[in-house]
Amino acid sequence: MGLGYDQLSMNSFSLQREIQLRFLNPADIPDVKNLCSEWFPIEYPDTWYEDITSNPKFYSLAATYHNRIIGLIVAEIKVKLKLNKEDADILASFYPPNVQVAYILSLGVVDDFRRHGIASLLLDSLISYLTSTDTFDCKALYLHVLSSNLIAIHFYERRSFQLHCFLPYYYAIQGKPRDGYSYVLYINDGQPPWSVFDYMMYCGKFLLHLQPCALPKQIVRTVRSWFCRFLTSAPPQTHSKHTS
Ligand SMILES: CC(=O)SCCNC(=O)CCNC(=O)[C@H](O)C(C)(C)COP(=O)(O)OP(=O)(O)OC[C@H]1O[C@@H](n2cnc3c(N)ncnc32)[C@H](O)[C@@H]1OP(=O)(O)O
Repeated sequence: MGLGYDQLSMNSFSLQREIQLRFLNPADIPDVKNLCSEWFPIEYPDTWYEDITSNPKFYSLAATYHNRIIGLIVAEIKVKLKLNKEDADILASFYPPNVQVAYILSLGVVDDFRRHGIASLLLDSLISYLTSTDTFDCKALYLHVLSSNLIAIHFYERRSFQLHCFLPYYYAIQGKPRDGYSYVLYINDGQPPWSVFDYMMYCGKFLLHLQPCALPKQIVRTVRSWFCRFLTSAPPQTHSKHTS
């Protein structure tokens, strides 16, 4: 990009103080196109660029340095009902179909600016937005990544995302099938699908709550209290005295 950043020899802290965050707008399309073709092996149609820079359903945030875009994150919030088949089991099955999830479509930082916390800054802004009171109904943040993109995988794992599933032949890169992974971060008390272990734990807690050992004692106590109540509420009996 020829930003001359390498000559500035700033540390990450000083650099981050010069970074500004702002939302993308349609005037950014040419820059965003260039950056995406630099970062990703996938070609996006023009409508995609128009959508992410103008449709309010996307959270499209840019990090700028001296007014040039040096990083961006694009995410979309959707309802569980609209999840693709391969992502449908991201949340526990007890969530209703209208519960929300967020999907990271892309995250990238210009080469010279990498490893200075710029992607973390962008991701933190997205997470702060998703955990604000307005979006408390959003229970998970997920993404797809090429299985060969070890740097991105390391980045997300370091930020507590967990592997959700392996996606064989998920991408077609220059006509060749390539594997992917999906990763997820549960937010706002979101829960993954329950495992057998979770169900066992739940049953255990339920039984503990019932206190089965105390059951016979409880039954005796209840019967005794009913019996006492019955005796005290019974009408007084009239006794006739017989004198001989
Ligand atoms: C859903 C998707 O968008 S998946 C695609 C992700 N994007 C891309 O692959 C585009 C090309 N790559 C990039 O733009 C960047 O390398 C990103 C977005 C993955 C990371 O951006 P950066 O600004 O460098 O990240 P940031 O500085 O916040 O965090 C650095 C972390 O990334 C990881 N990382 C960055 N570079 C490397 C590297 N060379 N080797 C290993 N880990 C690395 C580490 O976890 C590192 O954390 P650490 O320094 O504490 O060990």
